Amino acid sequence: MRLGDFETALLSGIKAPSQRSSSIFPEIAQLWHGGMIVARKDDDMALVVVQGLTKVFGHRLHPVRALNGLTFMVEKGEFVGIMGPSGAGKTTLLSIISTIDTPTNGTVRVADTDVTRLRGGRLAQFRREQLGFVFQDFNLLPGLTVRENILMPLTINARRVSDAQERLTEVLTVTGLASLKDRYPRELSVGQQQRVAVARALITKPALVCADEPTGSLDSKAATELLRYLTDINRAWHTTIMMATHDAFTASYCSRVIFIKDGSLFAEIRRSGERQAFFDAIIDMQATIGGGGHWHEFSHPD
Ligand SMILES: Nc1ncnc2c1ncn2[C@@H]1O[C@H](COP(=O)(O)OP(=O)(O)OP(=O)(O)O)[C@@H](O)[C@H]1O
Repeated sequence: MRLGDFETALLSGIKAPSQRSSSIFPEIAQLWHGGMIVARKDDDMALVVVQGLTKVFGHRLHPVRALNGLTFMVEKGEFVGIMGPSGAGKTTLLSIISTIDTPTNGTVRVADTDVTRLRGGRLAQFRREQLGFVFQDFNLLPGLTVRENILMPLTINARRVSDAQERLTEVLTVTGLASLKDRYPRELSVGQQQRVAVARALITKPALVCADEPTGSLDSKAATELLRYLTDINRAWHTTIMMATHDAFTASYCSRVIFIKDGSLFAEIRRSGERQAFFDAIIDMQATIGGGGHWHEFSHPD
């Protein structure tokens, strides 16, 4: 389903008949066509459904509305960039989707589970099994080797590491780290360290990988390399990736970019052809959205 269709249905205030199923996907997948509500068949493609998401920080006298009724969806296998000026709400959005924070209002469904309602053991289990995280600072454990860092989520999961040998080999290969698996983080370049963080995020076969400024600490060569690995992973494994970034060059590797401003959806651009044309469209949108020069400098795609 296209985001435009999805929004049209929601903005026109159409409420689908209440569903017995716990899934809200069928409800969202109703569209108004010539006075009739028509069920869409492609709702099983939705992996992330964000609906009316609002986050207000701070005291009642001085509230900061970081997210303001944000609504969109991400399909399985998409590589989606989240862009917007500084303070637009990108990190807040990814924090709520990845269950690190909770919303003031609204819902987020990931893999048919309302993550905003999960608590305790079920939340911890969902986080471990369905989500992978990559941050700007790689958060590797310095006393563990590359191999041990990558296997860490399985250790926490109390799963037998021997069962994961095949998966370990796969993630080491797809991130280009096979020959470095016995090194310690201090013996790696920053680009290689970030790839270890990606491999660690992938080891549990998560439904969704959330990356917040993953190229933020990398030079342009290491950033390009990381983005190529992420693109390969997305294509080969159909891993759904949501990536917040300031950088048009980084975003040009995505299949779609969602722009937010002041916590609300501003626009989206879908890549349909060459990356250069997509990059140019992203730059144009950055100029349109403004933001008082808070965008980072960006480099030209190769
Ligand atoms: N814990 C918090 N308490 C109060 N305000 C917060 C908190 N976290 C974020 N904010 C505010 O919410 C708004 C959105 O912040 P957020 O970090 O999500 O934006 P962002 O788009 O990721 O920004 P940047 O690109 O600069 O990282 C900002 O105005 C920010 O100051």
